[in-house]
Amino acid sequence: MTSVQMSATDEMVEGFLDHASRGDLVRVSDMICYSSKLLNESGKQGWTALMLAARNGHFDLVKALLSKGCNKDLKNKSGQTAHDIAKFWGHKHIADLLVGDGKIRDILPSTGVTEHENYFSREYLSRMSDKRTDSGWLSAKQSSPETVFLLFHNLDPLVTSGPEHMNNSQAKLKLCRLKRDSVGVLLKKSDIVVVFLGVEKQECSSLSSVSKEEDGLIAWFALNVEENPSEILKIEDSHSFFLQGPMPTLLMLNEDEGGIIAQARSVLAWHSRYSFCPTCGGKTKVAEGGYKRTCLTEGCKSLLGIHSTCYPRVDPVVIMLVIHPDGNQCLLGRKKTFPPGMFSCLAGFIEPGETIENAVRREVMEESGVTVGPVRYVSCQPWPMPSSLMIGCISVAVSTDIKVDKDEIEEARWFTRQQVIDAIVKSSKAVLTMPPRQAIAHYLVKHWTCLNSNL
Ligand SMILES: NC(=O)c1ccc[n+]([C@@H]2O[C@H](COP(=O)([O-])OP(=O)(O)OC[C@H]3O[C@@H](n4cnc5c(N)ncnc54)[C@H](O)[C@@H]3O)[C@@H](O)[C@H]2O)c1
Ligand SMILES: [Mg+2]
Ligand SMILES: [Mg+2]
Ligand SMILES: [Mg+2]
Ligand SMILES: [Zn+2]
Repeated sequence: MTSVQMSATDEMVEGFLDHASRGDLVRVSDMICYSSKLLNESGKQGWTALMLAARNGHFDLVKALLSKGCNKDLKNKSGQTAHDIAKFWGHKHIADLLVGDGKIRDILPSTGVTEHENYFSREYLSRMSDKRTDSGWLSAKQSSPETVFLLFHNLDPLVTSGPEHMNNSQAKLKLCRLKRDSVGVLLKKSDIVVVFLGVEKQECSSLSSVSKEEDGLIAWFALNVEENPSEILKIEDSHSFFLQGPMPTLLMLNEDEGGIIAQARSVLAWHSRYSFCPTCGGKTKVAEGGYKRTCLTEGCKSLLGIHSTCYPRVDPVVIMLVIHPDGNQCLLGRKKTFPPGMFSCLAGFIEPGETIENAVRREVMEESGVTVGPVRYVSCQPWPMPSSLMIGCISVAVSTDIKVDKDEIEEARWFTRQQVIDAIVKSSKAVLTMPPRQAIAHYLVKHWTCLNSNL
């Protein structure tokens, strides 16, 4: 490393530790997203971000650093851990957190990969799957004035751009949280599928609404209609409309709502595609809060034991960043449908009877002609178009000649680390564009640029 690069790294670490010392959760989280290595970096006297947050009583920051997988057992040059520091400075709640947390994590051997929250991944609601079979509870919740209903028209969610909804949010759009009065007409229709999404987690329920509910739980449901329902519904918000998409419009919501959409759209899409029993072609009825379709034909094989066609499907997809054997280039491709200049990671559906690693090797060979050796899991992302789980991997090529499958890929190329960094930071020197930050492809590339040049 040159002295110029060295001082740039030192400067980044120093800035990071300074934000941690001041308890700036937003800046610290942003920097970890860019480089997870910062988590365990130390500055003067061996103080890490966790130690500085513990010293200054920043409880939320300590919690966030632990959840990102930082090492709480590191010692500074005086031999103190973050726990010792919190205790010494009288931050008992932080000291307790540092003792209590980590026990489970410590059992797992470190893989060097920490859990990363991608767009569409956030669990804003608690799914409460045990309530799906409690029809009395579900119907009481559907009648409750506190319950939230999300409405979709042909899988496009009803959103609002009204200024009154935009407080404290950077997102330009927000899901319309309808109440029973607005959707009552639809709930009476026998052909409408209503999916129970879950209940608001206790910390996101406002206290005023908790007191109005007997069990304190605010339930959320989603429904999809094929005819445009605007005429028959009582929707007072003049800024509301069905967000046509799904891509790239679904990426315009905030992270909480991205997670809700991932669940709601996938289950509703399953209902709209599986109207009849896949086993015998017979009629089905919706059960378990929208999480099951039971065949109505007597003697159908799907009624014997547990039959996978009765439950919402998820398609696993591998998406991989392939690293050149020189460690300093990565392989990206473009489909014909991509905007001009955009390249992304290669991806493909896992086939029956295939491991994640073998699917990575097969798809890369099929699409680019490159042979892949070792494969490592990095992160995953629900992708509700209609219901995939993107399994993000990083892998190393053992051959470098490219021969693209012209049916799927228009072009595949090796790009240098500098070229992809220029693309990520949208530099004027960039020779390609990358998918937006909400796509796991973007995260995989960012993740690689923070790793050592040799995997
Ligand atoms: N989040 C991201 O960053 C990101 C990036 C790239 C791709 N994706 C998604 O990954 C998915 C798969 O990528 P791909 O299209 O390159 O896959 P792919 O390379 O396997 O090729 C797709 C083809 O595979 C066949 N196929 C096999 N199983 C299928 C299934 N279960 N559903 C649909 N088609 C199936 C179809 O013929 C289809 O045309 C796409 O849905 C795409 O939207 C997401
Ligand atoms: Mg593909
Ligand atoms: Mg393919
Ligand atoms: Mg394929
Ligand atoms: Zn059947």
